[in-house]
Amino acid sequence: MESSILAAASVARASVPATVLSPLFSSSRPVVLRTDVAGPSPAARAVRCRAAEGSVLHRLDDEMFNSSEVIQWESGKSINSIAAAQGIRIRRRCRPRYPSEGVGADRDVPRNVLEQIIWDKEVEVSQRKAKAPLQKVMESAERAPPPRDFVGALDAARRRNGLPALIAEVKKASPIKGLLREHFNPRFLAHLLPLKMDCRLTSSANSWQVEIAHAYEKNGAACLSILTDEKHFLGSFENLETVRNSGVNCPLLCKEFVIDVWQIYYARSKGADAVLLIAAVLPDLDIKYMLRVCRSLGMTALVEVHDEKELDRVLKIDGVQIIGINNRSLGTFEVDTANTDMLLRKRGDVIRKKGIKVVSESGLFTPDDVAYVQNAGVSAVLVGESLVTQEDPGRAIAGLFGKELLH
Ligand SMILES: O=P(O)(O)OC[C@@H](O)[C@@H](O)c1c[nH]c2ccccc12
Repeated sequence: MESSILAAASVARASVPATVLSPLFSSSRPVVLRTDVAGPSPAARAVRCRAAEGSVLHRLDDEMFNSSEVIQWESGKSINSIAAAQGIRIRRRCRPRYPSEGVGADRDVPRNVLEQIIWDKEVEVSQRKAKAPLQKVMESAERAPPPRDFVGALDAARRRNGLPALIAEVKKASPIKGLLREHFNPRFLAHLLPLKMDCRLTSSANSWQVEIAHAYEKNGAACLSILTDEKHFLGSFENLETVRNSGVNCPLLCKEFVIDVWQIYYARSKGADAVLLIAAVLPDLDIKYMLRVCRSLGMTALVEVHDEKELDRVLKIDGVQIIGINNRSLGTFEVDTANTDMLLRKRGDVIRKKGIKVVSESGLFTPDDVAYVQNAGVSAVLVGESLVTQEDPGRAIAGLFGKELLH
């Protein structure tokens, strides 16, 4: 009961014995209380969440759990076996309550890069939470300027250009490719509007990232993606905040490995309008809960899948507005743009019927690549490397699409 949400949750009917179901992965998850009163069906008597005034739960409704998920919890299955039952191969290592606990030295070695990233993220988040408790972060999220309409910006850009909308990524490095760009080249300052230069140049560590953000916007990007993972991608929440405060108008996607709702509130408090939720990492129930949190904050959730199994899981979840098909496996880091085409051939009908928009993510370099995923049926593309590695990342946009984009 470490988190303030848990502390805030109260027993629905104090007079009956209740089983408190512990959260799956996220320690900021609601307590789910199940009364032991006999009823006609498990679903009917299943789950009641009650939240004290002012808690996160108070703002979410309480119908998010279905009985089979509750039964899984109750059966005492470990968090990793629940995830494995959904086809998730990424294991959670530990959930240190205090930073000083660290992680168990006797655990297995990570299976792949993504698992290593998630294990590191668990430690990072617990340390950050110790410094900035959820309640505080929620309060500062409330004070943040209102979120911008991420999906609306994508739709408008697509209509304007007759091409998939661009989510342009500010990406300094990746675990496999290493450093993608060290410095900003001041020569392209000349192309930029002389807006808020003071703000854009004060922080030397991330000023080039702010310049690139402005160049992307000026050259027709609909939205921007800002990597915030420090250890493996050399991003930061500071960058996100600096870009937000620098006069950029595009909605911002916080590109983070979200494992805990704390990160969503934190992203909002730094000015994010959207967050990434990775199906390879998050069990269904976490995705549902996080979607609710995003909705309560007015944010968009871009739910990322890489394979058919993940896509099928996500298509069963209500309320998903936008799915990212990652052409790169976060396990092996291999890229194949045919992944977007393959998954849309298989599930395009269901996706269209549900009115879900699709973003093709990663490995897009040429107008042919863009045309290929456009023909496959995507509404938007998410591009980092092929832009950020060019001398003038803003101008590189016209090269990527084969024409200048309107903005
Ligand atoms: O640099 P690329 O190949 O254009 O890819 C961008 C983006 O799709 C990629 O950075 C990405 C997609 N999903 C992620 C999840 C975490 C970190 C990074 C990513």
